[in-house]
Amino acid sequence: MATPTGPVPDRAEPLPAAVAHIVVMGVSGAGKSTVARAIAERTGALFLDADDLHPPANRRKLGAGEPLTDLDRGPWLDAVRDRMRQREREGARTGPDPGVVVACSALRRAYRDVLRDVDRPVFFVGLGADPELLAARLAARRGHFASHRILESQLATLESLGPDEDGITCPIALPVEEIADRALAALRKDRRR
Ligand SMILES: Nc1ncnc2c1ncn2[C@@H]1O[C@H](COP(=O)(O)OP(=O)(O)O)[C@@H](O)[C@H]1O
Ligand SMILES: O=C(O)[C@H](O)[C@@H](O)[C@H](O)[C@H](O)COP(=O)(O)O
Repeated sequence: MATPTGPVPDRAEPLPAAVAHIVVMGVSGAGKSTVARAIAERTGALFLDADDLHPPANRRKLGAGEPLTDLDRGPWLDAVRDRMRQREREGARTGPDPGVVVACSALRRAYRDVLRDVDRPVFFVGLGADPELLAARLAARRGHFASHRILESQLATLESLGPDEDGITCPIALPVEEIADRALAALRKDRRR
């Protein structure tokens, strides 16, 4: 579930008021949750792991290594978008807030269109696809409900960020803090344009 990242640390790097949401996207094992959490800690934004909003049927499928269909994904993506909208409403009541940093695979452009249907700009941080590194990370990952067997279908489904989509794509071999640095620098540049 969405978890406030706690008091804004001294080194917080608040985002411009007009920027609210960041979605860290990519295939299973790319580092979405790890990178999104790091960005949220640095900006004081709310961290939301889209994996926490899957209904039990989706979790069962992913656990069995069965890829989700568009029908499975529809209500889940709506729930993620609704959580972003809820945050906007909360922000309107309590004053400016730094939005949400979401970890969500958002593999296809059509899925990203659902997440863009909110009141604030959405900046995507794409994590690149490096099949060998991904397989190694998933083999080492413990305690996650999704099976490593979904990787192949995820790679086949992935539509990388288009040039007309707001965002940046980073290589996943970089250290987490370096990816966060690049993402935040690109976001600030983007908002100044
Ligand atoms: N940039 C990185 N460098 C090294 N290891 C990473 C990096 N990003 C993530 N990891 C590790 O890879 C695994 C998968 O990361 P995770 O955040 O769960 O990916 P995702 O949310 O995309 O499925 C975890 O064990 C995590 O600690
Ligand atoms: O952290 C992970 O391993 C992934 O995020 C994984 O849980 C899965 O990819 C999606 O949540 C399912 O949705 P998609 O099939 O649309 O990626």
